[in-house]
Amino acid sequence: MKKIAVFTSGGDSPGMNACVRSVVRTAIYKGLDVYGIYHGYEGMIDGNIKRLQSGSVSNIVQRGGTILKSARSQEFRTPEGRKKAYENLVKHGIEGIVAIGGDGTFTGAKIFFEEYGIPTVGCPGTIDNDIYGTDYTIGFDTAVNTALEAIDKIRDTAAAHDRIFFIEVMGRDAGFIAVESAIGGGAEFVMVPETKTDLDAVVKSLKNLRKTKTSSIIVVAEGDEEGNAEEIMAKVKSKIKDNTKEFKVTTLGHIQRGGSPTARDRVLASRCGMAAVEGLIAGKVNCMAGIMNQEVVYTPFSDCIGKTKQLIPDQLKLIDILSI
Ligand SMILES: Nc1ncnc2c1ncn2[C@@H]1O[C@H](COP(=O)(O)OP(=O)(O)O)[C@@H](O)[C@H]1O
Ligand SMILES: O=P(O)(O)OC[C@H]1O[C@](O)(COP(=O)(O)O)[C@@H](O)[C@@H]1O
Repeated sequence: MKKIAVFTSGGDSPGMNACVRSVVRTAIYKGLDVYGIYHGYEGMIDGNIKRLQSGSVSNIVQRGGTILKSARSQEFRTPEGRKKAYENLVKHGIEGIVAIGGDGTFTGAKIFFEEYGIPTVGCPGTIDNDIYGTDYTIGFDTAVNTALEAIDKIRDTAAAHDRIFFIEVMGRDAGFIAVESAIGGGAEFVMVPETKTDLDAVVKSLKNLRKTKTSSIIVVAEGDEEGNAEEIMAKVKSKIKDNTKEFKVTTLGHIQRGGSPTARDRVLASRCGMAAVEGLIAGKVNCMAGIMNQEVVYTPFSDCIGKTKQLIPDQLKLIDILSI
């Protein structure tokens, strides 16, 4: 293998740049030519592909977002789009790809490999942490720390005004950000898509808590089956029938996806990037380079996509116990 390419795709996440830097420098160190594909699969289809040098990734290890840009490409979901992408890769002589993204990105890469045989090794780039085959995904730690900083600030107001705050964090299908920010932020409750939210039990506990506490924080993952934080707040408010309390909602939104990556994310991203290039050179295909128990693990895309990463049960119990 002489020429490889790297791209970022799906939602951007803090640490993607550190991963790109690691892929580029590892490839050069190993004697490979390396290309950047801009705007994810969209750039593969449009031929937005440029040679990268070591200097191309200078001064980015600390930066959020992604210098390669990201996109969600509808065209790559079609056979015609993937054909154009293949032709562009052939034009540049690219023999292997590092795809930094989430399960959607890996689904696309798997289909592409089955159709055209260009090997891809993935790196887990999403703040949601919902990828099987790695203990943590690139960007998760930063997102949790950003959410925590916000929760700490909201807590000041909640306490000063004796309010009940519903704080919505990201997580369309997964509650990892919600659970860790609820533990770190000292929340009374967490609501996540993985477990059934019992609003009657929440109302009962809120009434009980009133004996010992004057304010409460409830962290809601955006994908909870009872709705978003605004909807859940309305349901709880109508059940609790307490006009003496003020209920407030804060949606943290995209601030969780930006900012300078934490040390953990930079190290994870750099390790995954190096492992992905080494994997490609060693002949690995259709798999993701992740870190489990401190070791590099290559997990087939079919498992990354098909298997569900479970929340840590202890963590949910912890929120319950520590909220008394
Ligand atoms: N079934 C699929 N077939 C082909 N390409 C896909 C498929 N699913 C996802 N992709 C490609 O991967 C991109 C990223 O997926 P998306 O779900 O948006 O983000 P993530 O990779 O973070 O999960 C999509 O915009 C699309 O181009
Ligand atoms: O910015 P967008 O495209 O609306 O995406 C929002 C979504 O991106 C995420 O941050 C990460 O999603 P992906 O894993 O698909 O990248 C989700 O938590 C959130 O629902």
